[in-house]
Amino acid sequence: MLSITYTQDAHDALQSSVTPALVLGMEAQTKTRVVLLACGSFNPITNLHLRMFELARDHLEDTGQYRVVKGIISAVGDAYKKKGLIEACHRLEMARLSTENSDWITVDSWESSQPEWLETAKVVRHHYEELHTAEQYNDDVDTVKYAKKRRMQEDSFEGASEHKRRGNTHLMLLCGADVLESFGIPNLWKQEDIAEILGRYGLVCITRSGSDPYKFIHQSDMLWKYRKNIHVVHEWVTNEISATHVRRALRRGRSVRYLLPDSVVDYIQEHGLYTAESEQKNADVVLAPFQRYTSTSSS
Ligand SMILES: Nc1ncnc2c1ncn2[C@@H]1O[C@H](COP(=O)(O)OP(=O)(O)OP(=O)(O)O)[C@@H](O)[C@H]1O
Ligand SMILES: O=C(O)c1ccc[n+]([C@@H]2O[C@H](COP(=O)([O-])O)[C@@H](O)[C@H]2O)c1
Repeated sequence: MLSITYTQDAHDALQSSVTPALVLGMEAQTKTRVVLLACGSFNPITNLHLRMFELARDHLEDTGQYRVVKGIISAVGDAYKKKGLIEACHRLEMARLSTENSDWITVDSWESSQPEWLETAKVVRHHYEELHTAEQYNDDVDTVKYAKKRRMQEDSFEGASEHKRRGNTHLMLLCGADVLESFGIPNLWKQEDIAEILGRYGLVCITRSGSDPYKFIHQSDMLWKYRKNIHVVHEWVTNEISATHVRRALRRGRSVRYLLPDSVVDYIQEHGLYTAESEQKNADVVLAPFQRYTSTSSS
């Protein structure tokens, strides 16, 4: 009969072969890769918009189940017709400037370059398709800088890249609690879109002071049904920076430094953005999601 003796030598050999890189590679193989997509006006982008990504990544990775590989900022197009919404080209440029130093948060112009306003479900669908096309052709889903860093950790583990080829990356919508609560505003979101976003993709929701996402989920049958796909991230360091507040301060000639990245503050000054006049833009126009209902009912 064959007997195997586990000697001290064998133990030492095993220990020395389990390198930190190997452990990281093995972990990478078992975790679900996630891309976070944040949709909004970003009028202008603030430090809190950027913090949302960091908070969401920490939260998801802390569960031990996910590895967040990329963040995408997608700004609404001009056809959204929100009051005070300045041109998408400026909003995008400010978002680009503010993510220059991030190795994982990117800005995508597809949504804002569409002539019509698009429902968020369509934007999510577009990015999901892009993601899986990239995976099919074995392209890196991660940003170049981030992929390089991660690959250095993973490549020492044979099989990690094979795992990537299997198309395991999930796309989740990232938003603040006000957006989750806006799901309850009559005629704003289509019910089937909410079901698609929550049921097929999933949502990461950052708390904002004055909002109670847990209560909101509890009180809505639709949200309760999909509660397992809603990741609520509690932000303990509450900060009420909002784009509305920033625009108001700018109109009044007040400083907004340290609420926005310096490069964005400089860009606003250089281009003379956010005036009393720009705040009146779309003042008499119905927000695009509501126009959809009025035009349907009149046709
Ligand atoms: N302070 C904040 N805490 C958590 N989430 C935030 C915060 N500010 C913005 N967000 C989230 O960022 C996303 C994009 O925000 P968006 O620019 O559309 O709104 P906003 O900053 O609230 O702007 P506005 O004041 O013009 O309504 C949304 O999901 C919003 O909930
Ligand atoms: O898809 C919808 O029906 C829908 C309805 C209302 C708002 N949204 C999106 O939600 C985001 C909210 O932005 P904001 O600035 O109005 O808070 C923005 O990206 C909109 O396109 C989407």
